[in-house]
Amino acid sequence: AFCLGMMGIADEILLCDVKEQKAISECQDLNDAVMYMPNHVVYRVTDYAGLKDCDVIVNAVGDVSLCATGNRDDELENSVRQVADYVPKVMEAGFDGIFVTITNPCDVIAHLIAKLSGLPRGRVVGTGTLLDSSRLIHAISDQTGLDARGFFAFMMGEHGSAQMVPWSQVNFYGQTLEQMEEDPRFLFDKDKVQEKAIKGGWVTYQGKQCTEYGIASAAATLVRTIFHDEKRILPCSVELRGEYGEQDVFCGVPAVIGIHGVEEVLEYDLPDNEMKRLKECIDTIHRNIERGNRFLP
Ligand SMILES: NC(=O)c1ccc[n+]([C@@H]2O[C@H](COP(=O)([O-])OP(=O)(O)OC[C@H]3O[C@@H](n4cnc5c(N)ncnc54)[C@H](O)[C@@H]3O)[C@@H](O)[C@H]2O)c1
Repeated sequence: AFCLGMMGIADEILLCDVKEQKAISECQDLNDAVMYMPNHVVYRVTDYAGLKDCDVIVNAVGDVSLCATGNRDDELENSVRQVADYVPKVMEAGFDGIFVTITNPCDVIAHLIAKLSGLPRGRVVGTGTLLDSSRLIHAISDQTGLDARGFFAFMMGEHGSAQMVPWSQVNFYGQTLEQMEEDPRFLFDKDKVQEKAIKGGWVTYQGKQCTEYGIASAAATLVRTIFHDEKRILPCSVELRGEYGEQDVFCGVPAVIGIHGVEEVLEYDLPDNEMKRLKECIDTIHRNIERGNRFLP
């Protein structure tokens, strides 16, 4: 909510939390910052029904302390129960916008919201590997000493420990890593860089028991991309319907994002070893969807 205001993305932001006082207190704190935001923003507290006219709902319900174990899947039961409780209420009230969801396990919850809401394909999108991709590009930039904006790179698969880097697609201003291998800055240990991207969240979590700036910036960017109909390609958790030979699953892959939400899913021609790894990630998500179904009322 802070990023949406500070980045000038939204002018009316409604806060809804099962802990009413928390919403009231956050609302006060956010309103105290409006004076210093680029545009006038109205922050208000609402109930579930009050969300019905939103263009976008950013779903962030959960209990982040449950993943203190170092495994986002430990949030599965609670996240499924909370989402299953409130999404029908929002839909009954008449919500007809787009869900952007961050709640972990992200791909499983995006899949669940799509099922529960019955919204058309594309109107539910998870941040998925958007945050992890930022971690990856930062790690590559750190390794090579070159500015992050020169790299094209992204994470694919589960927003979790099974995610992977499709190294065949990574390039530095159009030059593949193979073409750059004469340059010692590009001879880095790929496994280590991938590990940094996967484990970055835990470094943050360790000292503050949550992650905030990265995910908030990623989710707000996703909302801005929708509001401005940017048709920007972002790696995020989208429904696969035949892409990568998969059905009935959400997974982090690059997709075109615009005013209708997910407007196109990009299918990369991956080499066999990367496709195999992606399939393993997707199998993990399928298994977690099955596990999650057990907690549905
Ligand atoms: N996808 C990502 O990259 C990413 C990054 C960071 C955090 N997360 C996830 O986002 C979620 C939120 O993280 P956080 O740090 O804000 O957690 P948090 O525990 O600090 O806050 C969660 C909030 O959700 C509220 N809530 C729970 N159930 C609710 C319900 N049914 N209706 C309304 N509100 C409800 C709680 O009262 C609480 O205020 C967690 O699942 C976390 O793992 C995902």
